[in-house]
Amino acid sequence: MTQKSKIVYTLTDEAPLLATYSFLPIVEAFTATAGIEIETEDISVAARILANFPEFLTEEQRVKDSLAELGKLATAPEANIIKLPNVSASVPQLKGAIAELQAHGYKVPDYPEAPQNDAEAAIKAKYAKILGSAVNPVLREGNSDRRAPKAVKNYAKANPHSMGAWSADSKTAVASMESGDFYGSEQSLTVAEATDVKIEFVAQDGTTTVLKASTPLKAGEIIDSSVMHLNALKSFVAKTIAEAKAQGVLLSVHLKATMMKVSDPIIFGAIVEVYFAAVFEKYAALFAELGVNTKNGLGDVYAKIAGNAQEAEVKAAIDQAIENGPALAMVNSDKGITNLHVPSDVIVDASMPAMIRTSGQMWNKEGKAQDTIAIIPDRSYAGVYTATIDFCKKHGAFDPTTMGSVPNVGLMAQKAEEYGSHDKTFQMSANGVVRVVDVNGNVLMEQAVEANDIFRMCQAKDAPIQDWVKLAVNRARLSATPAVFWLDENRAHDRQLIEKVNLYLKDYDTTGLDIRILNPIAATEFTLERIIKGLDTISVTGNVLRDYLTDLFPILEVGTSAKMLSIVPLMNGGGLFETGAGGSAPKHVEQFVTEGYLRWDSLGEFLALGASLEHLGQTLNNEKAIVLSETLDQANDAFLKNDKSPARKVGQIDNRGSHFYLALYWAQALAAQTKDADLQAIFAPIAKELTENEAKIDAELIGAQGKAQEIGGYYQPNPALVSKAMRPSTTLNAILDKISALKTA
Ligand SMILES: NC(=O)C1=CN([C@@H]2O[C@H](COP(=O)(O)OP(=O)(O)OC[C@H]3O[C@@H](n4cnc5c(N)ncnc54)[C@H](OP(=O)(O)O)[C@@H]3O)[C@@H](O)[C@H]2O)C=CC1
Ligand SMILES: O=C(O)CCC(=O)C(=O)O
Ligand SMILES: [Mg+2]
Repeated sequence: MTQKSKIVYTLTDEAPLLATYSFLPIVEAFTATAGIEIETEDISVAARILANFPEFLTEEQRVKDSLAELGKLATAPEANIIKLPNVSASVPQLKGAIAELQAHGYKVPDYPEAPQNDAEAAIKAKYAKILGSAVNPVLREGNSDRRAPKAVKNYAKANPHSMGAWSADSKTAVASMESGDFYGSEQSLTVAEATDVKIEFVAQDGTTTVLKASTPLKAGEIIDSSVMHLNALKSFVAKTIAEAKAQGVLLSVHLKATMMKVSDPIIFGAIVEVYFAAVFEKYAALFAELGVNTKNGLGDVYAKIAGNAQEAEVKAAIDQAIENGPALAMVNSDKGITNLHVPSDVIVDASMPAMIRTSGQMWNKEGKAQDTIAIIPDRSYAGVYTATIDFCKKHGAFDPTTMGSVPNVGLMAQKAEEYGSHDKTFQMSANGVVRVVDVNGNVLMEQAVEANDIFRMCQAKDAPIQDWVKLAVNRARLSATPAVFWLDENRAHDRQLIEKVNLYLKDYDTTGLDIRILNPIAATEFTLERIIKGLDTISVTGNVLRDYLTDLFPILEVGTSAKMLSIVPLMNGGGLFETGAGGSAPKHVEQFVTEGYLRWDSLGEFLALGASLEHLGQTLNNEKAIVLSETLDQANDAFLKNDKSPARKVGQIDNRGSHFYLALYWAQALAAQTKDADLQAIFAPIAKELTENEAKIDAELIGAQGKAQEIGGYYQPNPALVSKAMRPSTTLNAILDKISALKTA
């Protein structure tokens, strides 16, 4: 071995971070036997805030910029990164993290919502880099390959999750705009030669303002522009509110305010303003004085009005508006938190599948399930959910014991498409046109806008597109499964992509492969017709559908996207191994803190570790790593067969118990294998001891449940306290310690 065997394991937030305190010591102990060093990098919201404001901190409080380091590493061939889900913070979450850090003695600046001077504007600009999906786009220097491994699929078939029945007369539907949205205004082109473009606004009086001075483009890059017209959005929302009320169903809103951190909070705010129009009209002056910002949701009204003389009156007016309107879908009916409280509470990729799994219903304020009109304003991808809902109305709910699977190959590298558009998204201050102009003064695109409209430009580079087509062909070949490119011939951007796909497919021998291009609605229908026959279909999609479909299908097929194998083959040869395809499960933390039970399912971490070890073994010729990966695979199988995933309630196995069983099965598999005698010798006594102590360890872990936990913080919990809470079995800890002793013996 010439190069050091190293895996970087990320420390993130919420449930996955808690789980890491229990799982990482197991990973470190096992992988050390193959000479692998595990390095941790903290990319939590809290750490990212600290890394960005060293000038506000004491020498000892300063931390390095782990995200920047990892972003660099992701472009290096030796990268081997295991990435857990992290919080993509909305403004209310960011403020929460800042307040907690300040309480912990870190003098980071307050978030200046309305900067009063240059210094505050600079602080706000730094915080803007931390907001929303600030991590994933930096690390994703490759396209994604997400699927449910066979063992996971078989487990779901044998142990199906609950699935709410669907009725043909369900009133649930998706509501989208008919015009005036991004879909309706999209323009797109491919630049033949490398160039640089600026985005400028020309007002009606001719004054020109540069919105973004430089966006370098590579040869063959696709760019597009589109506009969401706010007036059209608001009339659509008003119409939909009336429809929901007339039909007696709930109203819900599904956006991606994290990834689309500039556009979607504005859209969310516009919906809040229309739903609560009476309140916003009546208290316009007061809200202006208090600086209410609807981009942060209804929650911002409550936060800003707190303690004001008119607090009770405003709250009563809000209640009245809800009484008058269609009932709102609830995020938490016990606490009275509605769908319109916080933009990051209802995120379309997870919320729509959860609804489809629950008979197409969401929770009303009594905590009962009810049909809903789900607002997804833009038409670009909403049709996928309409088609799925229509399919369920016609065929009933999907059956996890028989349904097929839908792996995904997603275009994602180098901030592809909408998910890379933050820095090219602007809300307009006046009427006029926005132009995209190249260095030679050619106007490449021009969009007419009115005040308040949202203009957006996106990019998709050619090399990632080529890589994506290659991955799709490989996946289709490896799994002998039809592959469908979900591309819409009615969208300007997709027409550019279709041309490239057809061109690059010629680079491969596709004989015997079934590769098609269908628009998203036709692709959904094609895929669902197959799925109910038990047949698999690979979805090959752009960045947004990658995100949506890798929650939709896993949630329907295996109950959660936490069980996905999620690999990002980095374009420069490294590997990024994402754990599952879901998020950081804030609800789980609440349960852990109140009752000492963590129901986070770490299967995604187990699968990612297996893939990471395999990659390391192959690229560095580390035979022991290959053995660790093969035996971990066997352990995962045993883990699923014996049903050792966390349950949901105190007294049953939780996240910590599931880690113990993984360690037990992994050690047993290592003791049983004969490929590597050293590993066999190390793990034979360990497997024996873990096996003999199973009941004792189990009892220690279950005995630790059922009481409130003190972990010293939410965004920046105390490491010693979390470690103590997450590692309550002294017997297990002692056995793990012996592995390193045996290794060095
Ligand atoms: N890759 C990434 O970094 C991602 C990050 N996020 C971020 O996560 C946060 C929360 O997002 P949200 O949309 O609420 O989605 P989540 O996936 O965090 O939560 C939705 C629900 O999914 C279930 N779930 C998700 N993961 C697991 C798991 N490993 N084990 C068991 N159940 C799981 C839980 O349901 P239940 O408790 O009912 O079982 C959970 O409440 C946001 O900040 C978001 O930006 C979101 C997606 C990906
Ligand atoms: O980065 C984020 O905010 C979410 C990412 C996500 O949902 C996904 O990759 O599936
Ligand atoms: Mg997602």
